[in-house]
Amino acid sequence: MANSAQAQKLVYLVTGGCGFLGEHVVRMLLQQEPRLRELRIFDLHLGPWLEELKTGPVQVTAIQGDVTQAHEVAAAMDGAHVVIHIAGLVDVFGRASPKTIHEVNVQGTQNVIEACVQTGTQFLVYTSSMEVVGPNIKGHPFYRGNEDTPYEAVHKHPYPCSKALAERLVLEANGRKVRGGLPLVTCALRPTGIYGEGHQIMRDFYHQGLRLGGRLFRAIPTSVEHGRVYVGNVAWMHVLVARELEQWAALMGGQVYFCYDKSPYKSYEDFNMEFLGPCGLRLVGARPLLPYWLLVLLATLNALLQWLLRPLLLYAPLLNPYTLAVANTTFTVSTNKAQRHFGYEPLFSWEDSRTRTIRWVQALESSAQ
Ligand SMILES: NC(=O)c1ccc[n+]([C@@H]2O[C@H](COP(=O)([O-])OP(=O)(O)OC[C@H]3O[C@@H](n4cnc5c(N)ncnc54)[C@H](O)[C@@H]3O)[C@@H](O)[C@H]2O)c1
Ligand SMILES: CC(C)CCC[C@@H](C)[C@H]1CC[C@H]2[C@@H]3[C@H](O)C=C4C[C@@H](O)CC[C@]4(C)[C@H]3CC[C@]12C
Repeated sequence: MANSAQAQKLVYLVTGGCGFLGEHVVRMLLQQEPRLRELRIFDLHLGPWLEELKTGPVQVTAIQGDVTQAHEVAAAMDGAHVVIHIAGLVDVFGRASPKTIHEVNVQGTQNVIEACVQTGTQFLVYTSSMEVVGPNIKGHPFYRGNEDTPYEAVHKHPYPCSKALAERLVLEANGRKVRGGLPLVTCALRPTGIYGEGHQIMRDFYHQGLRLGGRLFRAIPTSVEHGRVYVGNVAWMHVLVARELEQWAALMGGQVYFCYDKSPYKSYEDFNMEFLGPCGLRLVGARPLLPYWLLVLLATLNALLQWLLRPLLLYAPLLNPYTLAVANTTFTVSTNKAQRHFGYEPLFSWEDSRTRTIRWVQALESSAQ
């Protein structure tokens, strides 16, 4: 616990605090950061659940705003000690234009950095992504890699390009002088595929399985492993980094950390079945039902249809050449850097993470009836 001198004095700002990860970070901060005086939640779309948080001992301030608007970011940040910058456009399906993805993810991040400098906010935690590293467009496997594993990071897709650029901006900003003359301390967290309560893609797979009579059809070989991490542990890592950044500025400033926990290494589909299976879905096929070349053809066809239909409607299915390549390339992380640098241990065991996620999917089922 904090002593009384440091109790309830800090102001935190969380951008993207109403998204999937953001909501978990907001709730985790309220539970685990006793020094909080005010928590500002900045998002393009504010969630109604914020209202229930406003009755607690911490002042919760909801700010509807856009990270691409520098003046809105600077106004929200004035007087904040720490900013956790989560807001981003997570789009690998072609819903948004490359320009919009760049504006939100890169220009938005630049605006956050400039606002730190302008307002004197000294600590910046950025939610990056494993996609900053890979999988690369050549489909090279990244097997049990860590932050220092050499890997040829070559991107073409707007989302990983934008996350890589934004991460670089954040790391390069470490040490810049903020208002008042103190140095900015920044670091970046790189989650692998996040899962847990609120995960939209899990929800989509669940509903697709229901539509297909309780079945999903295997598309990816079981041998392709995909790194996954529970949202509660990713949130906990953000809270810990934000808490420890001041004390360990020399060690942590300018660093990147993969987000990890004890979730098992499995293929993307087998991993999803850990939750969807107990909710009544079955994954059909011990091996992919369609040959890989046919999946590539279907993915290419989807991309072509998306392009042709764009003037009329938005066609953005889960399968496209990029998502197929990501799902079909091994990318797993094995590291203890966060433990060494700031004492991170997962807050939720694999069993807890699994149970919580299953309960959430089961609740989807009952709410759909
Ligand atoms: N979901 C994953 O598996 C995953 C993995 C690695 C990294 N990440 C990163 O984590 C972050 C959060 O991802 P998520 O899955 O919670 O996504 P999300 O879409 O659920 O949340 C993003 C939030 O940002 C907000 N936002 C978007 N544009 C904004 C803007 N212009 N101004 C202000 N707010 C804006 C959205 O309204 C939303 O609430 C992103 O930066 C993403 O790149 C996600
Ligand atoms: C072949 C298809 C049937 C399967 C399609 C699955 C596909 C939609 C999934 C597979 C892997 C997923 C990505 C991965 O978990 C990691 C990230 C990083 C994060 O920053 C953003 C989301 C993203 C790209 C996931 C998107 C959905 C993917 C591609």
